[in-house]
Amino acid sequence: MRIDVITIFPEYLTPLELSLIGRARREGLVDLHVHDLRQWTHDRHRTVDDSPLGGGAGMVMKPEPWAAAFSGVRESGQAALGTDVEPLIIFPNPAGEPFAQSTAQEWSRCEWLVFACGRYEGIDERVYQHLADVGCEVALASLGDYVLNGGEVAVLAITEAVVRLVPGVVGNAESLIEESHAAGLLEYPVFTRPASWTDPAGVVREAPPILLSGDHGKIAAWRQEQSEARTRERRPDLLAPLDEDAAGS
Ligand SMILES: Nc1cc(-c2ccc3cc[nH]c3c2)n[nH]1
Repeated sequence: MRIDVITIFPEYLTPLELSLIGRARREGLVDLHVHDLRQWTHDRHRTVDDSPLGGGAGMVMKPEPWAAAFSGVRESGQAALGTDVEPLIIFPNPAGEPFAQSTAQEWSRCEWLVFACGRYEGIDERVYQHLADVGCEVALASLGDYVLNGGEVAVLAITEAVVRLVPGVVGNAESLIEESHAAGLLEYPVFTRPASWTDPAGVVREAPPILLSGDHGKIAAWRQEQSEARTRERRPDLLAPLDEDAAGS
């Protein structure tokens, strides 16, 4: 998988050099490139924004640098990939489609993702129109109903959620199956040693004895029951589709 990120704050993306994602890059499972949008400006001040037409607070990102950036990244990406494959262009945007585990699973199968990090009050709408008119595949993704100052934090989260699903990135692929949202449920509670722990308040806390039984069938059943109970309690909305399916079967 190739990933390109276009941003005016490239240093915001340095966490992608760390840990699991960093290792995936070093092992060649992911080819990730971060680009400073200002490299596609030509004035002395390397201007990427201007006042909103029609007035209003803040600044809007100018269309020219973005159009040049997409063109440049497309050219370098296709040269590196050795094909005329087109990327999926993803704009983190509070007005976008909610990003969910199902989105991460879909995008983890893409050959090439290009992330565009907006800032200020957003990007001139004509950039989106231009990309659509030249046939680019574009997605607007929201991390949730809250407002960030730009797209970089969203790209960190989306990239981690997507790349960890790329085969070979997570050592134990089985762990991807049982985690929250992977199967439409919240994951079960986990415990480790000591089986009996006296907490700082002097309370003795025992791990569920079933987990020490060695009966893997019963343990699996207990974990499924815990996932369903936890989902019903905390996220009944996740069960609605599953309940409908069950009712219809
Ligand atoms: N889910 C979510 C996305 C954003 C977001 C994404 C891009 C920009 C650019 C300027 N402000 C932004 C905010 N906030 N919340």
